[in-house]
Amino acid sequence: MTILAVNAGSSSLKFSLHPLADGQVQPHVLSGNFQGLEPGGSPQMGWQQQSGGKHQGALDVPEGASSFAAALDALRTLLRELPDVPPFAAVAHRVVHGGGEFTASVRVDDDVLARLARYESLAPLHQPHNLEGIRRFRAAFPELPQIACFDTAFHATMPEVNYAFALPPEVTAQGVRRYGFHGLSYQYIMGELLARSARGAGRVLMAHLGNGASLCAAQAGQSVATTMGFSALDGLMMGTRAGALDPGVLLYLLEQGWTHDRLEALLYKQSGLLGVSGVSADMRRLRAAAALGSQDADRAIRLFTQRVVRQSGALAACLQGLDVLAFSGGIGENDAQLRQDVCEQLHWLGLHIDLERNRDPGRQACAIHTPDSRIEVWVVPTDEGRVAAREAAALLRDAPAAGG
Ligand SMILES: Nc1ncnc2c1ncn2[C@@H]1O[C@H](COP(=O)(O)OP(=O)(O)O)[C@@H](O)[C@H]1O
Ligand SMILES: CC(=O)OP(=O)(O)O
Ligand SMILES: [Mg+2]
Repeated sequence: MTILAVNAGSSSLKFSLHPLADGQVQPHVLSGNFQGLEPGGSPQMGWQQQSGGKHQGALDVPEGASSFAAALDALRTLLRELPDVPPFAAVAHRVVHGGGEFTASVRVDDDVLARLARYESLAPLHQPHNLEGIRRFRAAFPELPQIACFDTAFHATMPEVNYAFALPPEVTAQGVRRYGFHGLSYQYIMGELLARSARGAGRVLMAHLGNGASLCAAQAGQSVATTMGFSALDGLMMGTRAGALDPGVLLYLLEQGWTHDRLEALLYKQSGLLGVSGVSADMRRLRAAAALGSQDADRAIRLFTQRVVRQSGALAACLQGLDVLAFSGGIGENDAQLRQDVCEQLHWLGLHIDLERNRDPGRQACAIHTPDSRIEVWVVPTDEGRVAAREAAALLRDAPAAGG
């Protein structure tokens, strides 16, 4: 049997197929990625079987269909047509927002779906895609358990001082608090660090830098603080999101007559690397443009870097010091210059990296600090799908007869 993990991000749909051996989740045998699914993007489809080569190509989007709907349909066709795909035991879905009520993975039924839909406006780039994925898979495979695994769940251990906003109780009572995201990624990175580093159980700062970006401070393997908040807008600068912003800016724009929809588009889709550069939300394109002399691309990259540095200082203070710093996500895993610039600006913490190792850390979790560095620095390729599959396998083991 296998578990299919589905991860609908803000610009991509990733999937991976994980065999189960004695109830334990194995590394994936098939994985793939649909990219460029954001409005105006150029949709691509890529997949590979562990046993075979890579397949890549443009994704056909039928007239009137959304890129996400086309990607889900293409995935269903691929799974039906590929030879040697073992049967599925469950589909594990990444769902970014579980609010205060879902602090652990859960089998999805109509009631769960209805409750999760209430969080759509708190994560409009993600939650609607996540739930759409679940609905389509339920329709295509009604006999399979569909399991929701939450980005917010890993942060359920945060103490109140780090999750509460300084707001009156009547607002807090509505569930207005920091939840935090990228939890499946942090759970994976944490597992890797605990397995590989003697200091993994100490004070750990994890940087998930992808299209969405956040930091998580952990101690004894548990989340203590994070930069994302009530929604996936807070904290670091991102591909199209501004990150932390003085709320006075919103009051000012409201006074100027901006509507809710215009503000939402500004905050989620038109800011961040894209908004500042006017060039692209994609760090690879910005690097290329900056190398050709684009001041705007260079400014966006410098702002992004500075936010990571500044918030790292804040989270290191929450932890009262640091034992391990780990980089992950599309930018954190692949952009050596970003890692170098962040580490140079954090040198005062007693942190030094080996520039050669940093240039080529390989495809496994890899330490890149020098022997005299007081803080370990790691690059950890994340695997949200593996974590989701593990969560689903654990649920199947614990409650095999529950309704799906
Ligand atoms: N070699 C690279 N150098 C710099 N940035 C990269 C590289 N490869 C990927 N990225 C960046 O990673 C980001 C996407 O991260 P990813 O974690 O895959 O996104 P998502 O949030 O959609 O899952 C993009 O900004 C992309 O440009
Ligand atoms: C929560 C979030 O921002 O996710 P992603 O990085 O997939 O956009
Ligand atoms: Mg992501």
